[in-house]
Amino acid sequence: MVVNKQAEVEELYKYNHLVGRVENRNTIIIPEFELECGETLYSVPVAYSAFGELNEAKDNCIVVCHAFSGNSDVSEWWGPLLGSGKAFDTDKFFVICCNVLGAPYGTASPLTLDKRTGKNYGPTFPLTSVRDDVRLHKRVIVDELGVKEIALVIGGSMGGMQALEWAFTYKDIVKTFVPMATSGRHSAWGISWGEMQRQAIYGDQNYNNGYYTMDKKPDHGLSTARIAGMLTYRSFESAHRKFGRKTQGRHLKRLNARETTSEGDKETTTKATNGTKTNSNPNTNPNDDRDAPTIYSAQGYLRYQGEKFVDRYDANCFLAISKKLDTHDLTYHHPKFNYLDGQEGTSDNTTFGAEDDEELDEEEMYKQVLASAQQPCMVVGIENDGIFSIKEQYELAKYIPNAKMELLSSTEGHDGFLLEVKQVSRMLKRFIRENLPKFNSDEDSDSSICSAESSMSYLMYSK
Ligand SMILES: CC(=O)SCCNC(=O)CCNC(=O)[C@H](O)C(C)(C)COP(=O)(O)OP(=O)(O)OC[C@H]1O[C@@H](n2cnc3c(N)ncnc32)[C@H](O)[C@@H]1OP(=O)(O)O
Ligand SMILES: N[C@@H](CCO)C(=O)O
Repeated sequence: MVVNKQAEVEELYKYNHLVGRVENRNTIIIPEFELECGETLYSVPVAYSAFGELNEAKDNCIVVCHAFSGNSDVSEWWGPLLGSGKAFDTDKFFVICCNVLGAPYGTASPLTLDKRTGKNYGPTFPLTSVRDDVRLHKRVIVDELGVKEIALVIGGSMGGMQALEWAFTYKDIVKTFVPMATSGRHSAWGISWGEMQRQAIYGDQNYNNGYYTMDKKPDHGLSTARIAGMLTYRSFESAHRKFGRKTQGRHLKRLNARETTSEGDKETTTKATNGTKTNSNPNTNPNDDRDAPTIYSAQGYLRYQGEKFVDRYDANCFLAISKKLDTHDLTYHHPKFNYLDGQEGTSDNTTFGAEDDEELDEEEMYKQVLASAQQPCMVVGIENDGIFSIKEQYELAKYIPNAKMELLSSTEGHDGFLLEVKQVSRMLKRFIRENLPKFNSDEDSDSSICSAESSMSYLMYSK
């Protein structure tokens, strides 16, 4: 059992200006952890947030996995799903979420102290995979906190990648799983958008190969990266509905109030009326509309989202998470890759249907891997998801033997899994009631869920 000293935790966080943003957080330090890339991390903090109580059998655990820029505090971003009588019913379940490697919210990342150098890792933080996160989180949840069975593992986007990795790596421990708006292997399209976002950071004049200082960060690059991300997280329809061809006005007052300027040759930090924070002297280029008095609302929104993100994220952390997504590929669970050799994981006797010497293409291996998880699964897809295509969701549901497909109806696009909480709640309650009967109580009757569903518009596909 790992025993943390508060002073050691604080020491590891001493260069992390963002970790304090997550209040509801605990930390366990794992002394040593070998990554898939071959590097070993020492004194690895893992931040987690837990709700509800672990029962005597230690089998009432729900693992919730967060998305790209999320943190372990589920109540911050899936609050309506969490609590007494909610989908993640804390009267029945012990709900836990761990922060991923590379994120700035408490688990080891570029902002963590590297004890070998006495500085934070910065750009030297090694490449981590989704699989690394799951193996590390298993150390915390199962080995340290004593959970014996995971009743449900769920997540959207990168959280969905983790949910899949959990289900395929720990088949004996994970009883059911719900991947949402995600993929079993990060697509060429996803990798491409990630590359675009990374290039925005690399191109920032303050980036300095990742060795930037906190008073001169690549904010513009990070903001641009987030703006590009937002375009994949939302949709044509939602932009049209919310902004249309409106010009900025509604937010003028608030943005003006945040404006700070200094004069003369000094560097200026301006949150201008159009929602743009610049780190340069006022521009004189007539083609540069950053300080223009009137811009379109859609522009203002994106600029604001970029600024908001810069306040709560770090560029090296962004790069670490972005590269992590690219590594995701369940195909590597195929025995042909001997992936689990020497690593933690549940070896199983799954028949993969191919002779050892048989030549298999990647598609076939991927399908065979998907076919190897027998646990009940609900794949949740969003039709107009701009980053994780609906086709990928149907593919997961088709080849995972005990999976059903649910469509989340949202005009928002990918972020629908975070925004459409009522629908998500209904789907989850039903899935839990049908697949985890030992946790049912009288209140979970068909009629209570069905009446709540009567106004719901989602389709269901099952094999
Ligand atoms: C520790 C932390 O802080 S982590 C924060 C939690 N985040 C996570 O866990 C990651 C997952 N969450 C997310 O990605 C997001 O929070 C989401 C998807 C759930 C919701 O996104 P939001 O940005 O809150 O919602 P939305 O897209 O509606 O944008 C609303 C904001 O844009 C502003 N806005 C709307 N239109 C405009 C416009 N035309 N011009 C400028 N600003 C605008 C709104 O005033 C609002 O501002 P606020 O965030 O200061 O209240
Ligand atoms: N809005 C989500 C999108 C990624 O799924 C996030 O920032 O984490």
